[in-house]
Amino acid sequence: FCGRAEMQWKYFWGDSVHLHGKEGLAIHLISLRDILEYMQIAIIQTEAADFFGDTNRPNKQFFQMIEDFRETLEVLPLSPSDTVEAHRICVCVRKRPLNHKEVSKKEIDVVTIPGNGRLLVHEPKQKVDLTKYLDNQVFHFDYSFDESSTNDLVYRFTAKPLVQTIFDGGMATCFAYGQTGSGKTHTMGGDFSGKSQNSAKGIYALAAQDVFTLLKQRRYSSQDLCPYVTFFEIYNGKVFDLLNKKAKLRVLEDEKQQVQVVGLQEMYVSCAEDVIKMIEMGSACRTSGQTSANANSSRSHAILQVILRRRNQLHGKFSLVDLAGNERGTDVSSNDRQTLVETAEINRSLLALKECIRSLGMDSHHIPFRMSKLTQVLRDSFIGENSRTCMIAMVSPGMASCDYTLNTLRYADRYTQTHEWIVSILLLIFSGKCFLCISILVIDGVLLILGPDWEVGCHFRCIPFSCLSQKM
Ligand SMILES: Nc1ncnc2c1ncn2[C@@H]1O[C@H](COP(=O)(O)OP(=O)(O)OP(=O)(O)O)[C@@H](O)[C@H]1O
Repeated sequence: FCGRAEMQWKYFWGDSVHLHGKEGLAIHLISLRDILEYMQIAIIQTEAADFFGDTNRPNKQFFQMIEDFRETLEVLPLSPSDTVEAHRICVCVRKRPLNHKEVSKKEIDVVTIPGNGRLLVHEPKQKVDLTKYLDNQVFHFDYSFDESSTNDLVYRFTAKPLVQTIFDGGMATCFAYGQTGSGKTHTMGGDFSGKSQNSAKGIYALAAQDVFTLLKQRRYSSQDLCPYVTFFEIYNGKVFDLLNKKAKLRVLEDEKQQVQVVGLQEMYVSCAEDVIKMIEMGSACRTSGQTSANANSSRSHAILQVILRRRNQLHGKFSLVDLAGNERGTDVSSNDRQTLVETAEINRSLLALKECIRSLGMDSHHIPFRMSKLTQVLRDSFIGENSRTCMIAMVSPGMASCDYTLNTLRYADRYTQTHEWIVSILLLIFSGKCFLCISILVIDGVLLILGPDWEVGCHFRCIPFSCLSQKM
């Protein structure tokens, strides 16, 4: 029996496990319990080797520290039966699962969603004495979606509550924000099965379905409301119509200060399937139109609008925006002029968007929508009593994306504050022959130091010191 067991053992595990009995006499000393014990060790070793490849891999320690930390957390995942609260500005975060590439690279998942709107980033750090430690940073949002959340669940808590707004004569906007590959298009446009996208499963289509469900209700069917769809993208400050062979469009303000996208095709739609066809048509155009540009869509903002008109007058508008990858805005290392222009444009538009949403949240009379083409075309969304906005921040869970993830969370974190407070201290420091003016601002828990750029001299630079939100 033992002899056969050893043969099988070798068949399965080869020579990697050493049994201290030899063939022949010694083999009789191995009991069944010994064999099971060896098998258990071998399985654990094989699993560990599978995961880490090299047992000396430096991230192994971080992996263990994160696992230990997770053990201490109480997890309350969001469920479809949870109540949806009404927010004028709703900010959520969604974590995608590690993808095949990350798994094959043995990346560590550094993001945890314990539920209740919380998200934790376990940032791996090292002290000067080379001791490894985790900087566990907590962020709070209206809702946080973990890697197992479906598009349906995300939609239920984010865009679905906004559909009613356009029937009440208001403007609704839903943004997907995040780094390239974090799941913006997956969430808005639909999940991918292989290379093809299932457009019926994205927030665009789910919102369109709900619009048609409401249109059929008796209270709205008598109101003579007609639904239309537009789909366009903004690339490098220029607007292109995705439903009209990427025709270049001009954005103008009329005498009533209404922003018009001149020549934008507004397609009449009679059912949700019509909208899905438009989404497919526009998405194909968006991708094929940028064959030479890498990462396709991540360089442009795509905007799908579902418009309700009554007797040709605008009644309500739902804008669903798949923003450009935000890491483009921080990539200033390139020497290529084209990339630098793109970077500057993305930076400008994301900053403008932040300012407009902030102003909306503060009920400010001044909305700086002219700061970028993106905010200009979305002007309607930021004005009026009946405007509602939802921002979904997408994050990649891998350790390699940790900095980008923190950037995304800090950007989105500022919207979640209901009481914005600014403390500004101006210090005049006499240094050599010049005066330096340094302003310290605390905006939504983020400490900013504004001062003259030491090298450039005339420009002011904004230094985000650290995210103190959880500490303040
Ligand atoms: N929640 C998720 N569950 C499963 N797979 C996901 C999820 N989110 C994203 N993915 C997958 O990750 C890949 C990248 O996602 P996606 O294209 O949506 O990223 P993106 O943020 O839109 O990138 P880009 O800015 O380049 O357009 C896709 O293959 C997608 O299917």
